[in-house]
Amino acid sequence: MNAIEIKGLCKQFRGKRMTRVDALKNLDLQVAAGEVFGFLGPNGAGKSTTIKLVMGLLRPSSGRTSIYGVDFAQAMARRRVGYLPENPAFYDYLGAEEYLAFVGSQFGMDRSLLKERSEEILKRLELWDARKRPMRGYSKGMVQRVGLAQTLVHDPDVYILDEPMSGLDPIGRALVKEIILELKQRGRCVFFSTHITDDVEKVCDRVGVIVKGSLVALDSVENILRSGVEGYQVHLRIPETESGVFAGVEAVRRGGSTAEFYVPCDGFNGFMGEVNRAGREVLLVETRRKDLEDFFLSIVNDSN
Ligand SMILES: Nc1ncnc2c1ncn2[C@@H]1O[C@H](COP(=O)(O)OP(=O)(O)OP(=O)(O)O)[C@@H](O)[C@H]1O
Repeated sequence: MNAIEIKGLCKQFRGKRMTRVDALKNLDLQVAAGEVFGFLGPNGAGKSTTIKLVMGLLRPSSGRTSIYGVDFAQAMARRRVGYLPENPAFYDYLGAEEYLAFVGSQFGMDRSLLKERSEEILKRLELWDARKRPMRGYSKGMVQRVGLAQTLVHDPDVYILDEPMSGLDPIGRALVKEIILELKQRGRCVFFSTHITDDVEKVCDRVGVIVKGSLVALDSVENILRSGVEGYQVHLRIPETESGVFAGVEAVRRGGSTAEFYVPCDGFNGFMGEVNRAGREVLLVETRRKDLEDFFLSIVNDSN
């Protein structure tokens, strides 16, 4: 059974002078348990609208969402979800510890378990020393980390995170990615939005690209990276006296007895065959590929 199932989700807003804004057009999406799904899109693509619709914070024009087969409108489904909004804002006169106690009590957690989980999470997110200080004195990154902490406290099965790395420094970003991967290992489902491809490449199993309210690409990160292979950088040891041309490919760089070749995909087998026949030593073969950023940019450009 899918952890998240979105069917035919649409949202229209009324814009200026009663114009219609199609913020989300007929989204169908399934995310499995143990899967990390990256929802990638440029500014204004419809990521936050989707997440707010899924969370029931906006009423869809049509369509529905279920969590482990239970319609999201039912409290039982919502209890299984941890949600991080795009710009989290809390009761800022509370400290992080008190706030987690409040969140845990809303989920009916046992007090001793809540205390234990809260300590573990605050330490993990490096908020322990600040736990009793009012959050109004927290930095942007600290508030973001409290946002993540409050999704973790009741140990839900599904995490819906709107730009979880936003406002964090590189250490904070790395920590969030580590936590997401741990959740995956524990069989949890994580759905998060971002416009930063690097975040997706490092942690996601699958990625969906949304542009102008439509899902325009959906694939595994592995497939995207594999399909982006453009050629190979081959390093060979060859005598300095040898011209070093194999299958018509000339060295792009030479230094002493080593030479580097750029070999396009379709010429690779022929090139390696000649290298082999000439008895030259292969020092290194590196794959040259488009990265996720190139993939994302080309999709967004095509969709525009
Ligand atoms: N309450 C609203 N009323 C009218 N239009 C809205 C409303 N909320 C969002 N929109 C429009 O819906 C579209 C999608 O917005 P959304 O906030 O979902 O984008 P996003 O992908 O989350 O962008 P960002 O990365 O900038 O946060 C935009 O054109 C936006 O202007």
